[in-house]
Amino acid sequence: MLKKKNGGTILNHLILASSSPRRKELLEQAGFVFQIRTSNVDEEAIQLLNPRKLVESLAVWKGEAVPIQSDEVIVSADTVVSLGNRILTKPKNKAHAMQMLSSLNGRKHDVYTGVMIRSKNIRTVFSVATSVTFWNHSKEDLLRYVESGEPMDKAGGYGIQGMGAFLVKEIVGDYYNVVGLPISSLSRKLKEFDIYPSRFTTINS
Ligand SMILES: Cc1cn([C@H]2C[C@H](O)[C@@H](COP(=O)(O)OP(=O)(O)OP(=O)(O)O)O2)c(=O)[nH]c1=O
Repeated sequence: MLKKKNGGTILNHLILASSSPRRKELLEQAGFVFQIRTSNVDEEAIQLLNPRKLVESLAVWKGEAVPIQSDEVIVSADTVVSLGNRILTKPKNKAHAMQMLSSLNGRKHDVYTGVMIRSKNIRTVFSVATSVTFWNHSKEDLLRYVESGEPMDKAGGYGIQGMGAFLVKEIVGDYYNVVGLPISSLSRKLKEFDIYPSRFTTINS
C-alpha cells in the first residue's frame, strides 16, 4: 500500500466499485484496506458476447462508472456462469432460479469473473475461469434450495460458499473466483499498482 517516490511516501487508496457483499468479504479476508464506491450500471445492456468478453466488458463498465481521484486505484468485477453456449446471470425470480439449477444439474459448467484495476493512468483487465461440476439432484432438493432464497442474488442461481455447496461435486481452478473475486490473481496484479495487504510491512531495498 505504501509507494516510495523520490524518497517520499505516497498512499495509494484502494476503492472497490462493487455492492457485492462477497467481494467485500474476500478483499477484507485477503488483508486489503479499502473503501466502497458503487454506481448503477445496467448489466443487461451488454449481450451476445462470449463469457470472457462479457465479464471483462462489464467489469470495465462498472469500474469506469465511478469517479476516481489521482491517488486512487479502483477494482471492479463481474461474474457469470457459462453452460455450453448459454450465459447465466442472476435469476429474476424463483422459477427462473429453478430453471437455471435444473439446467446445471449433473453437469459441468464454467464460472467466469472479469476484473478491472484502474488508476488515473493505468488500466488492467483480466478474467479467470473455474470449472464446476454439479451432482445430480432430485427436483425436490433443488426446490428446497430455491425456497431458501439463497440463489436470488447470485450468478447461475447458487452460492458455492453457502448452502449451495451441497450442489457441487468438484471444482477445478480458483474457488474464490466462483464466489466473485479471483483473489489470487487480483493480489498479484495489485502489486503493479503498489497495493499490498495492509499488514505487509514496507521493505527498504
Ligand atoms: C456462482 C456464484 C456467484 N456468486 C455471486 C458473486 C456475485 O456477487 C454475483 C454475480 O453478480 P455480479 O453482477 O457479478 O455482481 P453483483 O451485482 O453481486 O455486484 P456488483 O455488480 O455491484 O459488483 O454472484 C456467489 O456469491 N457464489 C457463487 O457460487
